[in-house]
Amino acid sequence: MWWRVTSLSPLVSSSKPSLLNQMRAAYGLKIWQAFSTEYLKRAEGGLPHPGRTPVTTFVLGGPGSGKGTQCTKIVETFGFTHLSAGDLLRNEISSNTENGVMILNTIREGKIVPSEVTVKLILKAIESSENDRFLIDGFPRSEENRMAYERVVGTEPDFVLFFDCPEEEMVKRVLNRNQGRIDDNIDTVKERLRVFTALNLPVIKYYSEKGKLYKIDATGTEDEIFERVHPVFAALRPKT
Ligand SMILES: Nc1ncnc2c1ncn2[C@@H]1O[C@H](COP(=O)(O)OP(=O)(O)O)[C@@H](O)[C@H]1O
Ligand SMILES: O=c1ccn([C@@H]2O[C@H](COP(=O)(O)OP(=O)(O)O)[C@@H](O)[C@H]2O)c(=O)[nH]1
Ligand SMILES: [Mg+2]
Repeated sequence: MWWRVTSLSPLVSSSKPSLLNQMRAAYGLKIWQAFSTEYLKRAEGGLPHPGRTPVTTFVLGGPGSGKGTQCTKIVETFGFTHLSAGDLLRNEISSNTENGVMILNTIREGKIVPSEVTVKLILKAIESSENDRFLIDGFPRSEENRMAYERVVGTEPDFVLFFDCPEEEMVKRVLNRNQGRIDDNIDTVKERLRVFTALNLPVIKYYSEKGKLYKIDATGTEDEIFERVHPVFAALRPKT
């Protein structure tokens, strides 16, 4: 298998430059306001100025693999802030923002919203938080998403969780989710699984090859899965 469970040691150190402090210094206080395609280009190559680094974790896995459920548990135990890319996008729909209709149609079809829109929402959420530990749930969903984020932020996530779940189980969970989501129907789920395999697995492979991936067996009860997740976060430096 090209993915593997990495050792815990890479998690302990953290004296890299702060991505947000770098961005504030270079572009002003509200990064997300200045965000545009032009901004994406300008930021390429990373930004100067040292500072304190937030811990960022990408939480990946197919639809219904249990990303959101496990993020809630990580938040309770380890004090992270949970940023669900899907929730941020759904908030845009319910707030009737200029991109709301486009986002609704994209989610309904099981496709991926343009990177610029999603990265902007994630950065805005990071900016408005006092926390320095973030779980970015359900993003990046494609190599294009990943590169857009890394171009803007100038650094990679500290590590990446991948909830590995059989398709049959994911379909069952999604169809039982019962949250009134427009994309929790069999046709959209099939497309989301196709998109996951075609576009998200390459991202998972990328981080695996970088030694940043923690592959978690996402079968069993929620508590059993959390027992597998726990040691990854327990190895982090204490929260400041
Ligand atoms: N280990 C589990 N066993 C059975 N159902 C689960 C488990 N973990 C989560 N679920 C349920 O499956 C559905 C999808 O979980 P969720 O956390 O929303 O997944 P994701 O964010 O990856 O789509 C939810 O209804 C959730 O309550
Ligand atoms: O970075 C993201 C995250 C989500 N989505 C869209 O939002 C939907 C729901 O995402 P979410 O992460 O909420 O679904 P989950 O995997 O948790 O079921 C996806 O199918 C995509 O259409 C997207 O385009 N980009
Ligand atoms: Mg989710």
